Amino acid sequence: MSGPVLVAGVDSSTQSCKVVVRDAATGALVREGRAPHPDGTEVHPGAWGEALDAAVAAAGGLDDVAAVAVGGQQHGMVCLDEAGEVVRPALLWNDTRSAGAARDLVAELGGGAAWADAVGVVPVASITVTKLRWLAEHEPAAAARTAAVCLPHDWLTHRLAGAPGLDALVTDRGDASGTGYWSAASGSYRTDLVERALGHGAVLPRVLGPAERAGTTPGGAVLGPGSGDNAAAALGLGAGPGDVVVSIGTSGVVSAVADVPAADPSGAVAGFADATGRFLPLVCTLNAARVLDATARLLGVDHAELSRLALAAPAGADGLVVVPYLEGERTPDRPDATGAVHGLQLGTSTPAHLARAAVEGLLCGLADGLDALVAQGATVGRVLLVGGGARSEAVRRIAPSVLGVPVVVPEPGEYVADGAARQAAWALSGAGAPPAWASTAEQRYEADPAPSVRARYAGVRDLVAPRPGA
Ligand SMILES: Nc1ncnc2c1ncn2[C@@H]1O[C@H](COP(=O)(O)OP(=O)(O)O)[C@@H](O)[C@H]1O
Ligand SMILES: O=C(CO)[C@@H](O)[C@H](O)COP(=O)(O)O
Repeated sequence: MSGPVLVAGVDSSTQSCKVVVRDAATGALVREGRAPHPDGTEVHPGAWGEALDAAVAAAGGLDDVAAVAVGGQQHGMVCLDEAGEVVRPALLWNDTRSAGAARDLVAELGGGAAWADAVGVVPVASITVTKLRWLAEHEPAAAARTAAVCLPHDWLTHRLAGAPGLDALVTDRGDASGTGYWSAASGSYRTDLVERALGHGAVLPRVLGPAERAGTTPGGAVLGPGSGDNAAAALGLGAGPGDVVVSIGTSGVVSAVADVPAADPSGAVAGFADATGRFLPLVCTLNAARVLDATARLLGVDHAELSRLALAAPAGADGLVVVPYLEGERTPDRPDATGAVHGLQLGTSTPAHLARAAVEGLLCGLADGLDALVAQGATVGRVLLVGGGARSEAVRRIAPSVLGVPVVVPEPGEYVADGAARQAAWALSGAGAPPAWASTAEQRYEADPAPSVRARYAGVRDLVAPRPGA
């Protein structure tokens, strides 16, 4: 008796690799696995390959899987030589060393509006094109050896295909739109911007349509095109127009599925594409779940206790404010900033006040992102809260007051990997739309808006010390 047709989805995210195996027809979870990634903002892609192998093994292998697709952290610069070998470790989305290159590139093209017009994105250090310029300036020999440039998910898809030649590299609209040299609005590469940044041209992955097959694995499984993790999450959640997804992972992300591309000359909103043929205007911060990790470490408690402490303090933490720029910041563009604690008094020097201020600080950054998205025309119907940080009860309960809207928290899950699996099922079926998988249970959180928390944060968010040596 033959069983259900199975598909697999991969989330190769900043901190780990997750694999889900699902029933292609119903979406039912069959099995899953995960493996950690190394720390740091510079990682050899081989480490992602090893983590993928380990996560696949933990998920029971792919031998019985008919199709697989990869969602991955966006923007990372993977440089390959003529032979397809990795030239140097990849610089990740949260590596800020190319901040100066970003400023130079923006000025060279005549400012933010010119970039927003050209590719829908105003480059900051996260965006791939700035990393190419950094490479050309700081490691010219590595830049000269670079024959092809791709992204983390592209490289893993290529590896799953058995690493055929450079000409077989493929990507999708969602991830291509985060490079700074592919325009979601026109659907085409700006190879001149690659040449400007890198000093010469390079092979770039062919951009596939949302359900176009990317080939097969040596074992015969169909490969979906994959996507950036945020586009994959939107697909996994079944987000549609009016839905805003707030993700608290390593990055903090506010994004919305849209029918028209965004082009924000201020650079706050990135004009990305989604994984279904539409668009995904998106705001991203560098500091999200790790702000909770760091605060828990400071207080010597686990996440459950951090959450309990945060909920024990009053809203606004009696004026204590954490500015959470622990990694510098991307939105607003403050690559050289550090975090800060403002408003310390004897009465606010308690673990509960600090826990509350940390949760509120990270949420204030996301609330600013939501405002920016709305200013670009997004409509806010449902706000879906996902990512590792959404497992915190304090985050879930404080989010509606800081964001100023109710939030819906889907059952904790791996929505990026789920989106990739759904895409794999779509590519396998050849249908005009992704399979209609049942949505998961969700919980709704409401609270009175707390504008005073945001006002106090806005008053101090620029009062931060530079990073040493900046
Ligand atoms: N219960 C929790 N409360 C707060 N943070 C959590 C909790 N569980 C996990 N996290 C944090 O979430 C992050 C991982 O989230 P995830 O969305 O998987 O990130 P990424 O996709 O960027 O790798 C880690 O920093 C982890 O410590
Ligand atoms: O840079 C962005 C979006 O532009 C990040 O969202 C990365 O895609 C990493 O995502 P996580 O690992 O935090 O999920």
